[in-house]
Amino acid sequence: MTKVIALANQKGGVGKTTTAVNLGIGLAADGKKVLLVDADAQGNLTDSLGFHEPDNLSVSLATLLAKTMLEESYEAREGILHHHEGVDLMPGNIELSAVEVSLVNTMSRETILRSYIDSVKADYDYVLIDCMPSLGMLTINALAAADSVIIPVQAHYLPAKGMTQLLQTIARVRRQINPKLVLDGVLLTMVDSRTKFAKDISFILRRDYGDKLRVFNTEIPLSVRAAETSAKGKSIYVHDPDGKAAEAYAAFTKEVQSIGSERRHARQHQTDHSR
Ligand SMILES: Nc1ncnc2c1ncn2[C@@H]1O[C@H](COP(=O)(O)OP(=O)(O)OP(=O)(O)O)[C@@H](O)[C@H]1O
Repeated sequence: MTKVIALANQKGGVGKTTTAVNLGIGLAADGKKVLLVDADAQGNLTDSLGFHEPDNLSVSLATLLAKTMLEESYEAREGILHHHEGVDLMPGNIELSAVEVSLVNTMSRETILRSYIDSVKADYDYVLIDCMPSLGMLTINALAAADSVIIPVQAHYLPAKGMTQLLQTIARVRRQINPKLVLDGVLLTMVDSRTKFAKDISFILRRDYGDKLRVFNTEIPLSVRAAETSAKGKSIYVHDPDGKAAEAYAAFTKEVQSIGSERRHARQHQTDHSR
């Protein structure tokens, strides 16, 4: 069964796109079929995968969301690009801003992205959605389409108020639109091992949000090599295969897959007990 994961945080620059690339390519290296969806009008995910002029693409996510809204048909794999490290990409660009505005007056406005993803997901084990740095309609659509959410948090800043708002939005989407949505957890990114910010932030998250908020065991280190990957259009595994960031993203990829199997076991256990 396909698992759809949204990478969300309304704060910009926290590592959502870098995580989408390296989790996606990590999963592909483990033999999974992966579609990355660029749901951010900045088109950074598209750019990071080497498609450096996202605004010039003739077909992008905006095109297909517009067709979905108008109930127009499209080819099954229309607009899907392929990256040489083994992942597919539904690119995003500036046209998503206009689509986001028109969503407001559309019927089923929260579930247009879900309809699009439902139409393509059968070909994939994982669909990863890179969200906008906002809690606007496109992020709501991503949460409505997802089975789970990963929240990248940059380890230098206290997530404080923003985290509460994000968790409230996730809870609201779960209550009103998508009851199956679960929170996979918080991924600490850009962790500087010379400071103890990451430990402080883990402590504060656990103190303020308790057990309902898992913090992934893996932390992504601050790494100039990781920062360079987007300009190169490569993953960290190719750009700096022996570095700490590649090791961390590979470990994170395993952790994400193990959460999936833990949940399947828990569900199986529940079913066995209710018989
Ligand atoms: N582990 C890391 N160490 C150092 N720099 C990093 C790391 N991960 C990402 N960066 C850099 O930090 C910046 C922000 O990362 P990224 O684009 O992944 O964040 P984002 O949350 O997707 O941003 P936005 O919300 O604007 O889309 C980028 O310049 C990126 O190259």
